[in-house]
Amino acid sequence: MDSMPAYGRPVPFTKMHGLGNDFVIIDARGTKTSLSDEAVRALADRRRGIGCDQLIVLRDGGDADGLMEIRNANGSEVAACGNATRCIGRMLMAESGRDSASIRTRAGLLTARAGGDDTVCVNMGPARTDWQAVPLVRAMDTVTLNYARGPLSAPGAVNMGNPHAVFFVDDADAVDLATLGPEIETDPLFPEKVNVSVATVNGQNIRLRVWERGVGLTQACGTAACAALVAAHRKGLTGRRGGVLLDGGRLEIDWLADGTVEMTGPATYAFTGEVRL
Ligand SMILES: N[C@@H](CCC[C@H](N)C(=O)O)C(=O)O
Repeated sequence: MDSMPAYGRPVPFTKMHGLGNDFVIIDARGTKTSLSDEAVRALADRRRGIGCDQLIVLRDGGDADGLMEIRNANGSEVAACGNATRCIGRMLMAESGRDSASIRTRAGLLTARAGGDDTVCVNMGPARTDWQAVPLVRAMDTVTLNYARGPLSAPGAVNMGNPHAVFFVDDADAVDLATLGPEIETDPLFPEKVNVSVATVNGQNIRLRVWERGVGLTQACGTAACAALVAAHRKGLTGRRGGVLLDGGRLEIDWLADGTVEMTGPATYAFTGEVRL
């Protein structure tokens, strides 16, 4: 069983969240700090650690203002996290006093802009829809995957720096996502596993619930919100912009003509503390 390290040097952290999707942020700039999967799991554990959906290690960015290393609660490293990008963007803008920040991730170089109060707008980069980019194990139409699991079928598949399958249903709140999510996440069709969402379209708005790869059910997922709008538009269900209503609140999503996706929503400070690493 993982447990919090009881020794080591004290390292400060900041807890932030985007619509309840929460992050422990460790500022490792100027250090060689690295965290094992076991250490991440211990810190993310809500009973024995600090508790979070993702642990974010902020590193020196080179040509960017900062570099984000993103670790899921299960320790796995991933390339994209929309809600955490807004949080790191807010942190870097507060530091520099500027109203924009550049953030490098494994998925690419992203730009965050201040949107007033606690709101941050991030261009999350291109939505990729080739089956190889999602990725899938075999060629398939990603507008409507030839795939079904229980009551869910024909999802749209999109890569937003990470893989997403979005199932459109009459009532997203009636789906047993706690059971179906982990089954679909680990289906062999998705060689890198997949984030699983259920969506209900209501005019230009989408009600969305998300089972995150490597985490479980979360209050919100920024990249899933981007993927849902893209998948909905490709199916002819919405325009290129709209609101996405997650359990934790609302994000505004705009699939721009250049193929990149803008996401706007809050980035919220929770508390600070120290961990021993
Ligand atoms: N919470 C995130 C997504 C984090 C990564 C995801 N669990 C994955 O494994 O791809 C967001 O806001 O986008």
